[in-house]
Amino acid sequence: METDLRLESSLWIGNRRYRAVLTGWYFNWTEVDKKNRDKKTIAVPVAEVVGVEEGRVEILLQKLVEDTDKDFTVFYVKRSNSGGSSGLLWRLGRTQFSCPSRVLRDQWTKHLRTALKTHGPLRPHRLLVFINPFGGKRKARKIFHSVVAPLFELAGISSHVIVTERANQARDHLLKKDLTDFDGVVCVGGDGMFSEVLHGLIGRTQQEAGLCENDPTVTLHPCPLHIGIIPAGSTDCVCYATVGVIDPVTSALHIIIGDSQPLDVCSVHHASSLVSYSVSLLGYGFYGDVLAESEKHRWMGPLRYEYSGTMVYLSNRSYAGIVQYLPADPLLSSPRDKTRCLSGCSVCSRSTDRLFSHSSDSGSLYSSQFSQFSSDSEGDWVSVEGRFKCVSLTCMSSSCPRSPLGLSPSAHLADGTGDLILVWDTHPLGFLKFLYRHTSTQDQFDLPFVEVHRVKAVRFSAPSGKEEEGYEEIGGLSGGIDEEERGYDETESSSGSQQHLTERVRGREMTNEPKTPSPFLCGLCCSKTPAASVWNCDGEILPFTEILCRIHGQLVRLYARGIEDGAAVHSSEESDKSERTCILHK
Ligand SMILES: CCCCCCCCCCCCC/C=C/[C@@H](O)[C@H](CO)NC(=O)CCCCCCCCCCCCCCC
Ligand SMILES: Nc1ncnc2c1ncn2[C@@H]1O[C@H](COP(=O)(O)OP(=O)(O)OP(=O)(O)O)[C@@H](O)[C@H]1O
Ligand SMILES: [Ca+2]
Repeated sequence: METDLRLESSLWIGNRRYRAVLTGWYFNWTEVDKKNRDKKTIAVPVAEVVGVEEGRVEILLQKLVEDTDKDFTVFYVKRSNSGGSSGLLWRLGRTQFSCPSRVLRDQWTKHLRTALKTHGPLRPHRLLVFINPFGGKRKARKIFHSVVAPLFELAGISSHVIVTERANQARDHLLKKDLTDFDGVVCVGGDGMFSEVLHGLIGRTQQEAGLCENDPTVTLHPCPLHIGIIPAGSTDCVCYATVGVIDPVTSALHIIIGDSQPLDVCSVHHASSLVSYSVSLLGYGFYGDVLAESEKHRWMGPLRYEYSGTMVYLSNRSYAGIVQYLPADPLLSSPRDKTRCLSGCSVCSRSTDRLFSHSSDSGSLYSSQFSQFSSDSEGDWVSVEGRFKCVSLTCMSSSCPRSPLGLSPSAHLADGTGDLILVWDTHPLGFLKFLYRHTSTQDQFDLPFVEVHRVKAVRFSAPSGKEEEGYEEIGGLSGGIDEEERGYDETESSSGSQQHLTERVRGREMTNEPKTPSPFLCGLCCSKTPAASVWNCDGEILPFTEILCRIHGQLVRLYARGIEDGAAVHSSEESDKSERTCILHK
């Protein structure tokens, strides 16, 4: 009987009788009417049971309302519509059961707990938690102690909590301190806090494996510890793009049940050294300038981005650059294929096999593909040159509340590729259209001055002399060049027609010719503007313009499962229209 988890008996919820069944994978209960007919069934996957307690227990507070010896309470994941966000909100469901005897009650709690151990092998027992008290709206500490800690306690997770006192404390801790007892690391904060944890864990893993992070051709070791994100920042892009909602309870429940979502990471190098890692946005031009401007207005909190975005938009800048990229296999997927990477994504699952099936060979498939990167031959690298409003590289969709489908709506979380978005210099209204489309379902890539490529690696440099040149005059809203002036047609801008060793020059063709300033924006725009922008690397400014980036497939794992498709989950029980726990109507 110890190995057989199946248990079936009559149980009561209030004065209604239920037939409760615990099979290997599900715990379900079916209401039985007076004529012994089955009514509706509620089925909870054992993997989504949060905890089992003796007695009648209240949610969160663990306050015993009644300590009867015939009752037990089951806590589990309950889904509800998020009302606007792309994913589903998770809530803590609770059902109190009464048994005819204490013996049966003990049998139920014992079986349920054994089932939890069997079906939750990745559930964390001990977590290292970093709280940034200054992130976002400065509510991280409160969010953790009032919402997350009680859930962890209920699930029997012990946590070692560190409230940070300085930037990079979490990264340094992960690089140096003993981590042996921990199953995972949780950050309570925004993308910047996540980035610290990411850098600490990747660095620590490579140190222990004796690998050199500076070498872009090295196949890095995946991190053994999972990362959990409790969102409490300004953008929370990584949380939104991997869970689908920004909600501390949902994220805490994903951590508790030990969900596991692999994530691609881009390493950024300059002059044979690692500069940084990025998962969400490596952006030059507009996004670099917005970040640089927003740092001056941190006191505004999350609104600093809207303010700085508007100021940078009005300054109408574009930058000269040379972009080279190594395209990914176009047969596997495309950034224009209108698919979305959702929970259980088949493109990502196939990538797992591709990325890791040869990893035991000394020259793995992935390394050998990437060896083109270091070899003398330029292989399949494509090179383009011109003036850009922005150049962005993202390893995932980078959806966030500002842009619910993200920078690249069809990008994948764990396919070993990134999407390179090139926005050529254009008229300010065209660029506004591009930005505005990020806020809706309209295709931001369906514009003649935008192209998107699925890539494995990217190089960027400013044309010689640009970095040192300092400043050039800029124009206001009347600046930019029209399509005729650019001299290329719309079909050329699609990512489909790739040529071998392509070299193209577009945009303002590297001249320094100043644009005409808008008379009504003179005060704002007639100032000098730098000839080079800066790189925004997941919200940090990089100190170099010339960089080399490589995507490392599935380098880290998050306590998440990707965005759940709301439409694919069964609908509700009459009493709770929003409940999404599997309910099977008879
Ligand atoms: C007309 C409405 C246009 C709305 C355009 C929305 C585009 C939003 C795209 C957001 C992509 C976020 C990617 C994630 C990046 C994170 O790793 C990083 C760290 O948290 N966040 C930022 O760098 C923070 C980057 C924040 C960028 C915000 C840009 C806001 C632009 C506002 C432009 C207004 C123009 C108005 C003209 C009158
Ligand atoms: N105690 C601290 N004092 C000052 N800075 C800190 C502290 N702890 C962490 N930081 C730094 O604060 C930066 C921003 O934090 P965080 O990402 O949590 O919030 P945010 O910037 O508001 O949100 P987002 O990154 O989502 O835009 C991080 O880069 C982190 O390195
Ligand atoms: Ca990817």
